[in-house]
Amino acid sequence: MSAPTTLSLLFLKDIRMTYRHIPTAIILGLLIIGFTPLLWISLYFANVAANNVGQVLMVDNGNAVLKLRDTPFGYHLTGTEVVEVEAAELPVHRDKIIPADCPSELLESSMEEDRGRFPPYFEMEITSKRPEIEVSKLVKKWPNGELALKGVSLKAFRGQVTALLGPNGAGKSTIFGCLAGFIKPSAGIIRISGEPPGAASGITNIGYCPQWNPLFSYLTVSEHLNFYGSIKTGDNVVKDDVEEVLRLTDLTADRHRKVHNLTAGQKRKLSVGIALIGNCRVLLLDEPTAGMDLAGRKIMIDIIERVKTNKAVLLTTHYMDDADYLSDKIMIMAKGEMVCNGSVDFLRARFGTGIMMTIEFSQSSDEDDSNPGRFYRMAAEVLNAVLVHCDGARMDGPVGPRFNLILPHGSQRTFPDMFADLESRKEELCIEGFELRVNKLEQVFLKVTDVVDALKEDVVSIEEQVKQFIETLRYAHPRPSTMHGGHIGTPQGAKPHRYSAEARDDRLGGRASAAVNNELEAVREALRREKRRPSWKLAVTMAVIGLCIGFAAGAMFDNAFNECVDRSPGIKRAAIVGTDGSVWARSNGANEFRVTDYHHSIHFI
Ligand SMILES: Nc1ncnc2c1ncn2[C@@H]1O[C@H](COP(=O)(O)OP(=O)(O)OP(=O)(O)O)[C@@H](O)[C@H]1O
Repeated sequence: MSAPTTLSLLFLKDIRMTYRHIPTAIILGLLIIGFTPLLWISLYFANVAANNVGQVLMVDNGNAVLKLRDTPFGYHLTGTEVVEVEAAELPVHRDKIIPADCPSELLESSMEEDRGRFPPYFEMEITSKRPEIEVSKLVKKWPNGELALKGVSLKAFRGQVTALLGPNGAGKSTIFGCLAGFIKPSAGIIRISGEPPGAASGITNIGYCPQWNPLFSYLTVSEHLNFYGSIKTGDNVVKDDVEEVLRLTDLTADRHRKVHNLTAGQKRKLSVGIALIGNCRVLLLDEPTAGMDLAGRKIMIDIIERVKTNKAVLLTTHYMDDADYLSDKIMIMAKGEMVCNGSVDFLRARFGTGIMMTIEFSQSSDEDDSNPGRFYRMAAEVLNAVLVHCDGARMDGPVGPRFNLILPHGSQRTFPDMFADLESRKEELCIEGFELRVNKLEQVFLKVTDVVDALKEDVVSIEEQVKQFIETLRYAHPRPSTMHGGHIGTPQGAKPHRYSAEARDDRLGGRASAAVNNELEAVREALRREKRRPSWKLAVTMAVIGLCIGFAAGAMFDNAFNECVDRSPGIKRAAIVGTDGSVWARSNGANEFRVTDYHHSIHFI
C-alpha cells in the first residue's frame, strides 16, 4: 500500500476513537478532506494493480471467495490459480425478526392470514411432507421506506419445481436474497431444510443462481466449478461431481475456456452449474433462462427436469411457457404480495382458463344484430347444448356476434359427441362456426394482472395533492377579480366598488370563499414546508460527520483485511473486489490468509 494511503488510514484510526465528539469529528473531517486527493491517487494505483491481477476476491451470497496470485506479471506466465478457499459462515437469522420499523398493522394482518389478501386464489395444501423451503410472513422494508415484501408466505417441496412469477419489481429477487441469506428480512420466518438461512448447514443446503452471473473473467469453466464447490462443501470437489455438472450443463467441451471467451448462454449455463455443484437439496434459480436462445432454454429445462427428483427447485422466469412446462406449483406475486398459489391446473381453472371454445353466430336478416339481448338468448341455448356433453362448461367474457365458452380440462373425451351435436343443430342454434384453443399460463398471468390492479395504491405526493386541490378550486370557484388596495378590481372600464367584507364574500362565492382562502393558505404552507430544505450549514456538517464515520469504518475494514493478509504465508497481494469490479480493500501483505477471518466485514458489503 502506498505511503499516502497508509498515512490517511493511520490518521483515520485515531478518528475512530474520537469521532463521537462532534466538533473534533468536524475538524478531523476537514483535515481528511485535505488528505483526500492523496488518498484517491493511491487508490487509483491500487485499483490499477488489482485490475491487472484480475478479480482477486469476490463477495457474493455472503460467501467470501478468494483467488490469489503472486504478481500481475506472474499471472501472464502461470495463469489463474485458486489458493486456499474456505467457506465463510453466514450470519444466522433469528427465527423471528420483529423490526422496529415494520408497520405493526402489516405485521398483525399478515399474522392472521397465511394466504394473503386473496384466499380464493390459493389452493389448499394438504400434505404431510415437510417443506424444504418454508417462508412465513416475510416482510422486507428497504432503507428508503419501500416495502418490497408485505408478509409473503410460501412453501416448496423436494421433488417439485415451484415457479415464482410476477411482473418486474414484484419482489421475487428480494425473496431469493432473503432465502440465500444475503438480504436481511425486516420480519418473518425462513426455514431451509428445517434450519434458518445462514445456519452452519446453510451453504451446503442451497445452490443459488442469482439473476446476474457470479463469474470471474479469467477463471475457466472447470475452475469455477472446483472453486465454488470447495466453498460450498468446505472440501475439494470430487472430480466426478464436476464431470457430472459439466455434462448436465453441456459444457464439457468448454471446460478449459475462460469465462471472458464464453457466450452469454454458456455463462448462464455455468452460473446454473455453480448452483448445482455440491449436490444441494435446495436449488434457487433466479431467471436461469434469461438471455438464452431456444436451444439453450431447452437444455436448461432438461437440466431442471432431471435434477428436481432429489431437490426442491424454486425458480423465477419471465417465460410463461417454461414455467408452464416445468412447474408443479406456480406462485404469482405482485407489489410484494402473493396473489395466487397453486398447481397449474388449479390456476387455469380458477382464472377461467382451460380449453376455450369461441362460437360465431350466423348473420340474421330478420333480427337486429345490435340487440345484445338476442345474443345472450342464443349464447344461453348454445351453452345448454354444450353442457349436455361437457359438465362444467361456462361463458367467459362479453357476449356478441362471437362469444367464448371455457371447457374444463379433462373434458376432451366428450368433444367428438359435442361437435357432432352442435354440427347437427347448427341452423337451430344459429352457429356459423366454432374454434378451440388451449389456454396457456400466459393467459392466467394476464388475468392475474386484473387482480393486481385492485392492489393499486393511490400514492400521491403532497405536491401532487396540492396541485390537484388547486385545480379543483379553480374549477369550483372561477378566479376572482384582482384586488387593488381596498377595492376589488372589476372588468376593464368599469368603476371599482368600495371593498367590503360582504362584497368580497359575494364575489368569492359567499362565505364558503373564506374557507377556501383558508384552505389555500394551508395549501401554500404545505408547499412551503415541502420545499423547505435543510440549511447548507447543516448539510455540510452532516456531510463532514458522514465522511468521518465512512472513513473510520473503511479504515477498520481495511485494517482487518490487512491483518489477515499479513498473516498469510506466500501471499503477496490480495484485494476484495465487488461483483461490479469495484475494489473494496487491497493489501501487499504476506502470510496466512483465511477467508473466514474477516467474513463479517465482507458481509456488510
Ligand atoms: N437494494 C435495494 N434497495 C432498495 N430497493 C430495492 C433494492 N433491491 C430491490 N429494490 C426494490 O424492491 C422491489 C422489488 O425488487 P425485486 O428485484 O425483488 O423485484 P423482482 O420481482 O425480482 O423484479 P424483476 O423481475 O425485474 O427481477 C423493487 O421495487 C426494487 O426497486
